[in-house]
Amino acid sequence: MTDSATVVTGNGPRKILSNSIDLKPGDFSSIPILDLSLAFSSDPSDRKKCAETLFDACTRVGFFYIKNHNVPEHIITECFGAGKDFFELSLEEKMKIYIKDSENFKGYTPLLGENTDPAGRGDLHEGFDVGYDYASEGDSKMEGVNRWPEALPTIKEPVTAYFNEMVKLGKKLFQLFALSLDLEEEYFDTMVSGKGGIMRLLHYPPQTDENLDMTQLGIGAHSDYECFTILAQDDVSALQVLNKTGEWVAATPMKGTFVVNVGDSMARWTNDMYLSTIHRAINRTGVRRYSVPFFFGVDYETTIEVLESCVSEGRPPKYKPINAGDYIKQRLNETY
Ligand SMILES: N=C(N)NCCCC[C@H](N)C(=O)O
Ligand SMILES: O=C(O)CCC(=O)C(=O)O
Ligand SMILES: [Fe+2]
Repeated sequence: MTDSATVVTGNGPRKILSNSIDLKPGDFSSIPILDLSLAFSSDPSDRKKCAETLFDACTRVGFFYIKNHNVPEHIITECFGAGKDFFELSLEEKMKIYIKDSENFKGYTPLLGENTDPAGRGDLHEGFDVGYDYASEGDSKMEGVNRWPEALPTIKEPVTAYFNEMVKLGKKLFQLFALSLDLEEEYFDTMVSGKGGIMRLLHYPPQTDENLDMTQLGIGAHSDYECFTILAQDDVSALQVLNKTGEWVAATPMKGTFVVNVGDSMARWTNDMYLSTIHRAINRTGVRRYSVPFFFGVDYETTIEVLESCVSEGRPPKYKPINAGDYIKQRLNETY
């Protein structure tokens, strides 16, 4: 490997990040913690420092916790409350908004309704998918109205409040990602209105019933599709992350944090310098587990293309430019 070189662009000299000598993909046995108070600092050198920690986390692990994220606790609590209420509805009620009856992947996924299991058994979770609140059906991509359960109108408000908080936080994280990639902090701003976000309420029943196969997964090993995921989990442990030696490292719940992970769209932007790391969830605790991932990406009309700072002689571009909405939709079509 060579030392960091520079290339001159319209914005002045830039590092070619892909010549960095510090890349250690998959070399981790624990998940780092990022203190976001530095990212909210008015001092640019604090923000840069935070971005450097993010660079290490993204190139080595692909997963990190964030603390001091400024999301009010009651918004998180009320969203989990909405999830519990929703999953207590009868199957018949929930199936009225079956996700497969939606053009744009909004609504309810029953137990075993999603499939990442190579053996084809389906995943042992149920979910409820909500996106940006479009007023009407959009085009053939991911745009479309949300589908709320008629029998439980009370969940719309807390779920929407949570969605909006995630958009705020996600935009902040995008700025940190930009800084970490040696781009202007605002590089992604015009591409992230919040419309490219999907949140899911998830419920993993415990896998201790005697009629349940204990090798069954709550969610099979997979990588995420969007730019990054912000995950809120309750205090029940289930999430595991795969390192380069093939060990599953537990992402144990930690109070006051979210777990953030790089998704395949960000891997494409960064020419695989940022790792979209394989993960899975298994709930063998004996109690129900609830989690709320928020998949955040650029707006669906955006072209995702390899960033120039992530290309070098030793790392030619691995991906062709693609339309974000087409890409996400294609990946989701393969999942269901
Ligand atoms: N059933 C499984 N495991 N599906 C694959 C993971 C889901 C990825 C997620 N919906 C995303 O959009 O990234
Ligand atoms: O529930 C979790 O801990 C992880 C969920 C997840 O990986 C996903 O929905 O993509
Ligand atoms: Fe995931």
